[in-house]
Amino acid sequence: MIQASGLRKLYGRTVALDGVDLHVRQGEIYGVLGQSGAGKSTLLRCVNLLERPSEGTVTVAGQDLTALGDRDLNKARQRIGMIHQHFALLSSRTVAGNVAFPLEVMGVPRAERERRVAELLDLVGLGGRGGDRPAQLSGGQKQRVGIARALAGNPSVLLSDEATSALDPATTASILDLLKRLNTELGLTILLITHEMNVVKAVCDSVAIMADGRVEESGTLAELIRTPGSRLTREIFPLPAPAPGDITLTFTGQADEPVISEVVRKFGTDVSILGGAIENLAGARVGRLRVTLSGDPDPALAYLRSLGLIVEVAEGGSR
Ligand SMILES: Nc1ncnc2c1ncn2[C@@H]1O[C@H](COP(=O)(O)OP(=O)(O)OP(=O)(O)O)[C@@H](O)[C@H]1O
Repeated sequence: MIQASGLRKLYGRTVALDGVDLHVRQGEIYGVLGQSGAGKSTLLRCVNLLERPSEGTVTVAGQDLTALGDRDLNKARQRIGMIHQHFALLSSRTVAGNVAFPLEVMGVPRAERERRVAELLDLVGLGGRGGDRPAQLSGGQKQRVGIARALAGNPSVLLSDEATSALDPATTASILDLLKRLNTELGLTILLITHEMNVVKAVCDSVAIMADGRVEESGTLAELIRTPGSRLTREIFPLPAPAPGDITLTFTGQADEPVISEVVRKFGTDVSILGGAIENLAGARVGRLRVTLSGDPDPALAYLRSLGLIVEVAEGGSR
């Protein structure tokens, strides 16, 4: 649905994007994670060409945006919604007036506009609040207005620029639930940028981790979790550096099963647990455990691998 290839963006001597490729599939929630200055906002603004990349191409829904003139670009942008960290609402307009704004720009007749605004406010859980001013709303409600406005043009893609960064944890969770619902019910493809791993863990199907204008790693969460040594896995499950021979087990489908006690029973080995955690990722339970096994661990490790666990043995120990 979104394909960015070889994106570079220079601001004077600053290289904000240094050859970024991004592939977002239709219907997924794709997170771009990175620290301040990594180039996330620049990437997002290049995707709808609010910034023109210095090099590279951006295709959205099969249309090469980098090849379009201003008029066609404005039309293509109506199918790309965007929400912002600080909501970007017009304080002089009512809630309904804010949601109606893009419809006015598109020339939608008044009666249809009013019908559509009411429908959009219902969709985001703000039915009946159309007459309020933004100042009368909480942060979470303001973001709901931002989302309703972004959906006015029936976009196939929603871009989210740190949409939950200004919100408290409970409100963040409710906005992420709403985005997930819109993704499922409307088939909306969502590209979101964030510096919070919790956002990625809660809703993303795929992720790109950015640093210094580059994508360090990308893929579905399931793929990256199963990739030994991935940065995503290390950041979600921080464990101290292993000693030679320490074993790290990553459970994907098996987090609820008693595999450790099974290993103890079957192989008569003692298991010492050095650290670990279980997380819910994209709806599945994933666990990571650092252990040592007594005696020759190889038969037990082969058994764990046969169950589908990812087994990593630190250098210097048995394989
Ligand atoms: N309009 C601009 N003019 C000059 N330099 C810019 C501009 N926008 C971004 N930069 C620079 O490009 C680099 C990437 O910035 P960008 O805002 O994309 O990062 P970010 O990951 O979104 O960080 P943050 O979360 O702090 O916004 C930074 O070095 C930044 O100073």
